[in-house]
Amino acid sequence: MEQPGFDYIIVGAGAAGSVLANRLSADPQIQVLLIEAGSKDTEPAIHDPGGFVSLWGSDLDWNLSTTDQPGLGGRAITINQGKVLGGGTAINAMMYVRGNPANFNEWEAMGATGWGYQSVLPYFKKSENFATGASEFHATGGELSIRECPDDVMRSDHFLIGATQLGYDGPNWDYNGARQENGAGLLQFHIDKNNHRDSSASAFLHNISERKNLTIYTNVLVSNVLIDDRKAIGVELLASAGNTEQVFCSKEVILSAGALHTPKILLLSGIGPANELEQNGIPLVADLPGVGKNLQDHLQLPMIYRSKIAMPNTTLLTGNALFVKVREESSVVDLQINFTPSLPEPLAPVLPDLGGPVCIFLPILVQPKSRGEVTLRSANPADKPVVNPNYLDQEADVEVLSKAVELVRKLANTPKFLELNGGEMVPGADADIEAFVRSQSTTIWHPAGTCKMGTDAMSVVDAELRVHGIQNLRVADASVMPTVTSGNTVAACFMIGEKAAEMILAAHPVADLKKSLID
Ligand SMILES: Cc1cc2nc3c(=O)[nH]c(=O)nc-3n(C[C@H](O)[C@H](O)[C@H](O)COP(=O)(O)OP(=O)(O)OC[C@H]3O[C@@H](n4cnc5c(N)ncnc54)[C@H](O)[C@@H]3O)c2cc1C
Repeated sequence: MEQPGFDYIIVGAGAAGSVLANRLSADPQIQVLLIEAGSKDTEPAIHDPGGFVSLWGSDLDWNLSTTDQPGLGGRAITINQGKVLGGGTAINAMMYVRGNPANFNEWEAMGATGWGYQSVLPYFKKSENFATGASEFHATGGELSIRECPDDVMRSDHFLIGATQLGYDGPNWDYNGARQENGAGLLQFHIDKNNHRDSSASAFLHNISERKNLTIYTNVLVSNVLIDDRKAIGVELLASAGNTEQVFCSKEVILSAGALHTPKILLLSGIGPANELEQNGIPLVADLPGVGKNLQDHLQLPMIYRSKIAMPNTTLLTGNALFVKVREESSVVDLQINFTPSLPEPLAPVLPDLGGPVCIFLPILVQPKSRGEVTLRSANPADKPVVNPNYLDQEADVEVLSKAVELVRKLANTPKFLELNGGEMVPGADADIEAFVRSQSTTIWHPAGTCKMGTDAMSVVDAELRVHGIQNLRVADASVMPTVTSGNTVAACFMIGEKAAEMILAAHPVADLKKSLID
């Protein structure tokens, strides 16, 4: 057998994969290979915080579609996913929301030992360089620049003070601070002090280009993990020219290809539900029924108001947010409402003429009860996965978004917001709310949960992110979340990368690495 050239192979240079590549290669003795299916991040629109909408549907986007969704009135919708160095962090809307402390405590209660809020907080802080300064909840000196809404036009007193008039905390409230419920504040973003997007690549990879022990392949698709006697030994590659190659490692393969592609790679490797593998003619390596299951995603539901105050277009999609729990039975924040006081410039090319100044509320269902799945289209690695999120399958999800419409209307009628409110345009006072919810909800691109951590029969990885029953194979990305966080997902993915790196390094002390080289 060919000799391993690398200690670790990381698949996918997105949020988690880039952090891992940086941390694992910090020791020059450790040889790391990072493999990314997309290209280098040289496209200027990546770095311009307003440029990303122009990248959706481009070569830098996997451009996946869901199956027809009965809960969305039969619609199939596009789920953009980054395919470039930086992954989702190169084409996303850059909002930095860690989630609710109770999300992580719930993970722990579900079997993810060591992932409770107090345990994960240091890993959020480890990456962070917070423009406003260090505190119990924030850190400076990390690689990733985090700052509050950088665009003055986007800051909306009408929204933030309006929320306080409904009894919520605000307007200067930090949802990444002590509490994430019942408050409104400015959104935080992964944007640097020079007003450039800080992607996982710009934060964690560009500044270490001199490291000789980190090799990065771009435009190379990993088709499957090579497994010998239930031990991962490397990966098989499909280069853009169509030729296949194998590359080996001595320590571990780590899959960080995101919640829609990591399960695809596992399935193509023979790890997944036995019946699905058989249907696709893939030899079974490990019967893990949970691979690709438990898919969760957040839905957004735009509500548009006519605005009495003409303002310039905003540079980002949104700048303010309110976090609440609207369903009595929910155990944690189930609704985020973003707000922009004028038309976002990045969306101007794709929106119809709205006939004058508008402001936009964006309710987001952040604790969906509906569960879907990712399955294989075929055994061909070049085929896109079949993505069925089963959106709004559960009535509870329709209830949250219906209550969101009521809450937005209350907020729009607070004394402060009435200064701006020129009348509800969408959905409009006479609308059938359930029909509105089902016909207008769309993804906010936060798929998660498809290789969940835990100990039950449907879990795929243990609390150390090791794939059950296979040695030297871990998953570290949005797939491992047992339940999706109550807010935009990228911050938790950076955290997962940080915690995974520490666990991996602890499992393979460098003295061991030296020994294995001598042996
Ligand atoms: C349009 C959009 C807007 C978003 N807005 C926000 C936001 O404002 N705030 C927020 O918190 N979150 C946002 N998100 C979500 C956030 O970006 C993701 O949750 C996060 O990037 C997921 O991180 P990850 O590490 O799981 O995977 P990703 O960042 O998706 O990275 C996975 C990487 O693996 C690569 N890959 C996949 N398959 C293979 C393969 N077979 N071989 C080699 N490489 C492979 C991909 O090309 C990709 O680079 C948005 C996402 C999108 C797409």
